[in-house]
Amino acid sequence: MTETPNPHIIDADTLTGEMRPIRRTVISLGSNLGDRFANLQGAVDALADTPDVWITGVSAVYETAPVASPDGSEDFLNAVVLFDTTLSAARLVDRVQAIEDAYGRERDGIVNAPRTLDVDLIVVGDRRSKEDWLQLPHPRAAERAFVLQPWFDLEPDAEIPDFGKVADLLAAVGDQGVRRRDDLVLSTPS
Ligand SMILES: Nc1ncnc2c1ncn2[C@@H]1O[C@H](COP(=O)(O)OP(=O)(O)OP(=O)(O)O)[C@@H](O)[C@H]1O
Ligand SMILES: Nc1nc2c(c(=O)[nH]1)N=C(CO)CN2
Repeated sequence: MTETPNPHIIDADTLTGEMRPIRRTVISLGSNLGDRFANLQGAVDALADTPDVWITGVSAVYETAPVASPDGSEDFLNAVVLFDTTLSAARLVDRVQAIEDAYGRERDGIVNAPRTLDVDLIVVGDRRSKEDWLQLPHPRAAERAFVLQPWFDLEPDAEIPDFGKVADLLAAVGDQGVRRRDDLVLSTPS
């Protein structure tokens, strides 16, 4: 059997024993602790350095009020990255957590605590999962302007499987006060 990152997790893809499909993937980046912009840029660079990941789009950066975070939390910088990948969803979870760890992410158990870097998988092709360790599409993305707005800028026709068109979801939730920071532009490594 093909090795998986965690021997207790058998990804559905792993069992096929076939060539993996290329999946269009959308991730959300967020930071509200430390050098927020440097943390987002570091995440983009780390993704670009990941074998079998090909970045196709990096959004504008948005300044966003913390949603459902502890009192006193600072504003976030948020952005969205699109990439194609042949990595399994299990490997992607491991990879994004390793990137968070590399940027000093602490896991203290407090829900939505301030964090140097948060990397969420929003959509991985048409992969669906309702496991605790992997929920796809991300169950809260459809209600978060800090995900929908930067994604809409990149892909006005995008859809979240089972939830609907990003444009319609954004119209429903409103912009929630997210503010585009045109002074902060993430670079895409070539
Ligand atoms: N779509 C997903 N993307 C990233 N992690 C996920 C996903 N679905 C489930 N997880 C699991 O969630 C855990 C990480 O949760 P984390 O504390 O980063 O959540 P959060 O980003 O604070 O909250 P939210 O999920 O509301 O954005 C990991 O254990 C990971 O396995
Ligand atoms: N504005 C904003 N609020 C949040 C964010 C985030 O990235 N941006 N992430 C959260 C948990 O992932 C909870 N709340």
